Amino acid sequence: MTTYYNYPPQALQDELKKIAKALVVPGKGILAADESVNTLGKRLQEVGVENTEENRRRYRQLLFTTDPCIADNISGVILFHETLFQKADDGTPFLELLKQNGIVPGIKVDRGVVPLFGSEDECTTQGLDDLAERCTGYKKEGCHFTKWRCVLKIGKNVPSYQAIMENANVLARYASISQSQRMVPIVEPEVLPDGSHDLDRAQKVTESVLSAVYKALGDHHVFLEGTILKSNMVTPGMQCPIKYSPDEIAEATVLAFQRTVPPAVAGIAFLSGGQSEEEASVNLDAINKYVGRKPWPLTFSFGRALQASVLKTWNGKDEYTKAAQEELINRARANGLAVLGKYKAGTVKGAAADAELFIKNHAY
Ligand SMILES: O=P(O)(O)OC[C@H]1O[C@](O)(COP(=O)(O)O)[C@@H](O)[C@@H]1O
Repeated sequence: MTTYYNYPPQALQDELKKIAKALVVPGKGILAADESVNTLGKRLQEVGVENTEENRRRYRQLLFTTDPCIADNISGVILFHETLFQKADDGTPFLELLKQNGIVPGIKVDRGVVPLFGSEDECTTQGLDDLAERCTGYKKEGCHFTKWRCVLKIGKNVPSYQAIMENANVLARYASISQSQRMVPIVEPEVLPDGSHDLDRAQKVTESVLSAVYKALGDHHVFLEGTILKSNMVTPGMQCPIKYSPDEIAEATVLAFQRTVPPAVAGIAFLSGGQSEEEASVNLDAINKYVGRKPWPLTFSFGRALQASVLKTWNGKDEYTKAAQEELINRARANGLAVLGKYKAGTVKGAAADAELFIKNHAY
């Protein structure tokens, strides 16, 4: 084993650190609006809207034309490829709208989940082949960070060594390529909440997955100060009969990170993983209130838990756009407070604040 390698040039280190820092600034988090065509289609279908390119554009327009005060709590937005080139009704590119509000645009660069042959229904994520070229193009367009999602399942025999190793390695290779193109990688190894396992099992799996991820990132000499981890909170399986308090979830989550995530990592931004909007805010708040060593900013990068009330209120109807945008502002504010450990449960209402957002086997 050789121990000789090169750190990125100082200018690149500085650039990556600056981008990462802006994303995890206190009181702010990331809006994950990078649902792929199928995933967004499912969400639109739930509110009776057809999954056409125009309806996806109309919906994203609603998000990105929300009052500039949204930037008080949103630091960055993760986009999907199609969205990057779309424009508002008046011709302003979406990217321009975000920039005008001081919101950092980022882009999902993985090409989705595929099965791992020979495993018990486990998967890996593809998209490495032309990644460097795609990142060069995205950076030119004005994106400054990327995101790549891997999925791990909890079951009697899983996650397997094969799945843990493969996903850790592909995340490391992705992160390295992203940094080579001056883009901060958001490394997302999502441990799915499907199953009846308890909190203890979820914590152990999350620890095993994260320790493999950081071993791989180290092996690939990824510059950790220029990375963000997008993690699941440590929660019991959705079918677990035992109920745990937000404090118990916070303790399990922070302990798992203390044991596996190097302090050099710029920040941790949680996915919502099927929690309701209110649950996700309350748990994020408890995590930030938890008394213990937390050397990283702990923020949000929610998809469903920032958009459920927005979608329900909008319903595809232009006359409800303003009301739906108010929902986004309110939920972002709730999460902004949770990042500071100042959210009071139940104080922010929403059309779907308590709605169950869990989607079984949310691999794709
Ligand atoms: O559309 P895809 O590729 O299935 O992505 C699923 C979603 O999962 C996330 O990684 C996390 O979303 P949630 O907060 O809804 O769990 C989003 O960024 C992404 O949109």
